[in-house]
Amino acid sequence: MEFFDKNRIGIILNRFSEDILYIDEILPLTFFLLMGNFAGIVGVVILIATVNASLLIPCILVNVFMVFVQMFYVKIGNALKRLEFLTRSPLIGYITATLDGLTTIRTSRIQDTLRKEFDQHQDLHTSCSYMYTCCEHAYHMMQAAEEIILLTFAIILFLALDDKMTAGKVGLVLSQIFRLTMPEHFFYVMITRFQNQMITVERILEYTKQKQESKDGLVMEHWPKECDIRWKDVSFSYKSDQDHVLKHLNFAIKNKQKVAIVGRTGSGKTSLISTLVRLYDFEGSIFINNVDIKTLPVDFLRSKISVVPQEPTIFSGTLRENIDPRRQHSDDDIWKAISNVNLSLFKTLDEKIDLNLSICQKQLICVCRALVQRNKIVIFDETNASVDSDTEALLQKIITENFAESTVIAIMHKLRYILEFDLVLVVDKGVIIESGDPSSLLKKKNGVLSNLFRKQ
Ligand SMILES: Nc1ncnc2c1ncn2[C@@H]1O[C@H](COP(=O)(O)OP(=O)(O)OP(=O)(O)O)[C@@H](O)[C@H]1O
Repeated sequence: MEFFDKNRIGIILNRFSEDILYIDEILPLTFFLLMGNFAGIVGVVILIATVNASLLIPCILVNVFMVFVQMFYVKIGNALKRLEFLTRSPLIGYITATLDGLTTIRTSRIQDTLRKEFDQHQDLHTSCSYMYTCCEHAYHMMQAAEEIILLTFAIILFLALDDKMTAGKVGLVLSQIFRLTMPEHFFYVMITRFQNQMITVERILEYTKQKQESKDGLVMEHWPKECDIRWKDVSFSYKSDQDHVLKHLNFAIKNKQKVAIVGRTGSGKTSLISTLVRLYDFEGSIFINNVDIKTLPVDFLRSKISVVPQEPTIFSGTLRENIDPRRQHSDDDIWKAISNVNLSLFKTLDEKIDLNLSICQKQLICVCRALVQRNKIVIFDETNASVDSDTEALLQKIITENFAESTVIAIMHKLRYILEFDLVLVVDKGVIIESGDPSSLLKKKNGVLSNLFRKQ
């Protein structure tokens, strides 16, 4: 989960779409062009060398020199281009903000101040842009110098040293020198492009080196027999520099108890549940049926706990794939679960699910998922938050009747059915500030739960 907290979905999608596109299609093409231009340079140099081998020396020297020039040009050119982009954004932002606030500027009579500030932004951008153009021209001058040096050398060689040279061969060498700079230029352009595009490979490789969840631990057969859960001095924060969102929690839930967790938004209810399924590392210990859950493999632990999440997730696929994605249950069990939640929408299990189902219907499919799993620990994370009152009543009936044999933890904001629970935990700022059976908590005069209940 830390990975998803740190990497926004846009960035992840970008890696799996654009970066993969670069690796699959654009990078091979760049490599192909790079090699093509390289072959072009080698071809021209060999052709020149067949006329007079001593021309190889200036060709190689000049090319080595140009490699160094190119190295500087790429670094400086890229940095200047980046600066140009960077200084352009404030300029455009300034224009937009000025246009938006024209009336305020005029009534405050600060046109001159703004003009000066705009000029500063403009000057900065223009100087970067000018520096980039200068850099480009300097590079083109170097290319021209390369041609001139080679031509001078060839002409001196032919005029002063080689009397037997025919006009045709001289013409061939001179024309080929002119043809040398073009593939050279593209070769360097392609090298730069190739280097830039290789960053996509680096970024994808980064994803292969992510910190992995440890899957080590002991798988225990027939575990858990009884589902009593105990939090022992549990503290937790999402980031190392953040205050603890759960603080030294110590409490226990008995086997088959129906527990409601109540509290203001941001009080730490979901975080408390995420410790139970080990979505994050936490301090302290949690025991289920006297086994420290940190000693179990996470997959095994999670397979023993059903979670009906706050936001129902439906996959594009059939009804069967949605309720029983691992194909572990019989058709009868699935139909039984569907009839328990009164979903009369579907005729066969192989019917494709319409992703535009209402939130209520999606929520009921998620409940079906939990029903067929028949786990001994079931968590409802604000499942009743966005459902109508009939569905809310149905969900409550499912908790008390269908999950009678399971330990149920339900996070809830709506307190209409609070009396149906055996235990209520009121959480605030990561600590449990009130706990007990709902009827006695509701009787308390200035109790937190009774106040919340009265307000609702
Ligand atoms: N992924 C996260 N990264 C950093 N902080 C988080 C993250 N998720 C929650 N928090 C913070 O942890 C605290 C507890 O959040 P949590 O979601 O557990 O509260 P909650 O009681 O379940 O709230 P809600 O009722 O709105 O779902 C809040 O201050 C929240 O801002």
